[in-house]
Amino acid sequence: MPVTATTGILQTATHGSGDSWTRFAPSIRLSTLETALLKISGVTVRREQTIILNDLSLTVPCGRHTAVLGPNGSGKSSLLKLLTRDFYPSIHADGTQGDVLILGESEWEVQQLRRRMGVVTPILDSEFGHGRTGQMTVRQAIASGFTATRLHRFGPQLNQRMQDQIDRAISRVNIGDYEHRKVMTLSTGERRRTLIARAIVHEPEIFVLDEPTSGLDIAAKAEFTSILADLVDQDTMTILLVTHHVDEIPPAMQHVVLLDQGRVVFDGAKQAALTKERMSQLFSTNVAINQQPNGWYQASVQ
Ligand SMILES: Nc1ncnc2c1ncn2[C@@H]1O[C@H](COP(=O)(O)OP(=O)(O)OP(=O)(O)O)[C@@H](O)[C@H]1O
Repeated sequence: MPVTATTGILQTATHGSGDSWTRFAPSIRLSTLETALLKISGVTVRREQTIILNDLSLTVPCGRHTAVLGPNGSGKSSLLKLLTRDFYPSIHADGTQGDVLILGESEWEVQQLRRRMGVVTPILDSEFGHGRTGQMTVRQAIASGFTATRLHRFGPQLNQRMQDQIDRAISRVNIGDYEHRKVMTLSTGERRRTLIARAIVHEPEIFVLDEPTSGLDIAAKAEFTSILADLVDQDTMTILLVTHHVDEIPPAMQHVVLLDQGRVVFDGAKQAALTKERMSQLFSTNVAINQQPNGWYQASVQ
């Protein structure tokens, strides 16, 4: 029986890169230019008898914004959890484990890694909506992004530069009106924008969003996707967006990975991914796809 590893140190990868990718933003840090943001090779993740990710391989180069699209239960969140070190690969029957390299490294001190990322996930959203975490003011919650902590008292001593960065993050997502309110008193849309500010305040190399518009009404969703599109346009970090909605993928996000049953079934240009045939097959229904003149896509079930 294969053993499931939930913690541990992964092997150092030995294979070469050979990746093909499209572009680097000029502002992406030079230290990361020749390194893949994420390189997963032959990774399976099991929980009890369920195979969540199935011998999955995927490379995401630095600087290539990528949307990960797939139906419910296809393994999208689990894929991100490999990146955030919430999941580790299970051991295969032959004793091998596959590799997960993040920014070229297989071994990370988790907190250190998280400081190089900004993350917006449903778990974080729920934590910031309740309990002691939700008692923080918007400004304190954003400050907690510097240390990837979830409580203000474990947060950093703020110097003037950090205060300026907080101001800049607040202004980028336009939440100045309620920066002194407790996070738990915010609406879902306001809280989600606060989480974006927290995720980008320390100007990370990687920004990961998992289903960021869930629970938002039409107006809040439109505002959110517009903020996301601006961040993609500004190109200061590599953005990984997990979603099941094609209408959330900003025009400038040109690369799409399709997941189905724990496997990558497509990894390439958005235009080739978002076709009627591929989407119908992926979602097991008859899907119509339209691309708007402004570059956004829409999907509907026929
Ligand atoms: N900790 C866990 N224990 C057992 N099964 C799990 C666990 N985490 C995920 N799974 C299962 O793995 C599969 C993939 O889950 P995952 O959340 O990654 O999918 P997803 O594509 O993000 O789904 P959704 O779009 O519905 O959020 C699902 O069948 C889920 O029930």
